Amino acid sequence: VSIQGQLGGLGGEMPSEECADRVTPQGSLYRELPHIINTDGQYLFCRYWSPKTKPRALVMIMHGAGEHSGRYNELAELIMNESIFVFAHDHVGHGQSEGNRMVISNFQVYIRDCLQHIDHMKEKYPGLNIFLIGHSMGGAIAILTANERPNDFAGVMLIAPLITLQPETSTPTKVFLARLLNYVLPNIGLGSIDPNFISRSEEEVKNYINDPLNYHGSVKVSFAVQLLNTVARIEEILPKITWPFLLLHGEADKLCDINGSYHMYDTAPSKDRTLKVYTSAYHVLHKELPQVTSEVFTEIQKWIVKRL
Ligand SMILES: O=C1N[C@]2(CO1)C[C@H](C(=O)N1CCC(COc3ccc(F)cc3Cl)CC1)C2
Repeated sequence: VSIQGQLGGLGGEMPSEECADRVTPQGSLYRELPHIINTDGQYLFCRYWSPKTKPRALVMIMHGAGEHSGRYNELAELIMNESIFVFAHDHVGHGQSEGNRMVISNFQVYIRDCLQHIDHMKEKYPGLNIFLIGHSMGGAIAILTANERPNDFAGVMLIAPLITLQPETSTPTKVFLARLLNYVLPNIGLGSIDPNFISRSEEEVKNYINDPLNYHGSVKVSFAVQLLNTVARIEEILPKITWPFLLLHGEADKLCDINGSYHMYDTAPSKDRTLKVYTSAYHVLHKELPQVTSEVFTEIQKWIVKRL
């Protein structure tokens, strides 16, 4: 499956010899993998969880920074078993997609690519409700994607979304310095994500560390500034959100401040909104201690089915 993004004025046809041997960062041939080609001509690896029966809705999963769509297999299969077609892709610079690791020219590229994939799926399955699920940075992508098409989505589920900055790590001085540094040394690292903040489950921390499709390098200044700009964009649009949303956040989350979820719940005028807080839980609720993760899965499953 190879969907050509609308290449402006170039007629849209990639010369066949060029894409015939295009390979993923891991060396696999894109022509043998499900993929889309974004409007910058970058190949994005896709995953599809197709129900055996005729699908009664579509769900797109948006992964977070430094990870990839394969980490959502369990959640996607659970939803697929509700006769729902689940789809995802690895964002630019992530997993099996092209692009320098965790580098983005502008955060809007992530949203643009998601809208391209959504439009393709809507063509294939017209008339079906579409839901979004986003985790962490993927939650920010989901919020901004829904904001661009306020009436297009039946609901948005956010698992520990990036909405606001951690106060201790992002003081106004540090924010100012990051922006200043971005002009002189955009590629220096600010430090990498602490794997111990991912989950209380030792096994899941090990899985995160050992997953070769994850990026474990440092967050570059240029990437951090894109995240800062995104957080500012979200702050601006919260009061305009009217679509249904489900917020799930760990009380002990050290990577994305739970106050961002409280703030969205209090500020967005949506009538259909739910916030569930998981006591003592860390960031990745879908890979937390078994009790938490099973509750989260059930919560998501129920929330979607109720809104089909
Ligand atoms: O299962 C999963 N979850 C993952 C990894 O694997 C967690 C990761 C994810 O998306 N984030 C966690 C890190 C956070 C860093 O944020 C910043 C850093 C510097 C800065 F200056 C300003 C900001 Cl906002 C962004 C959001 C996805």
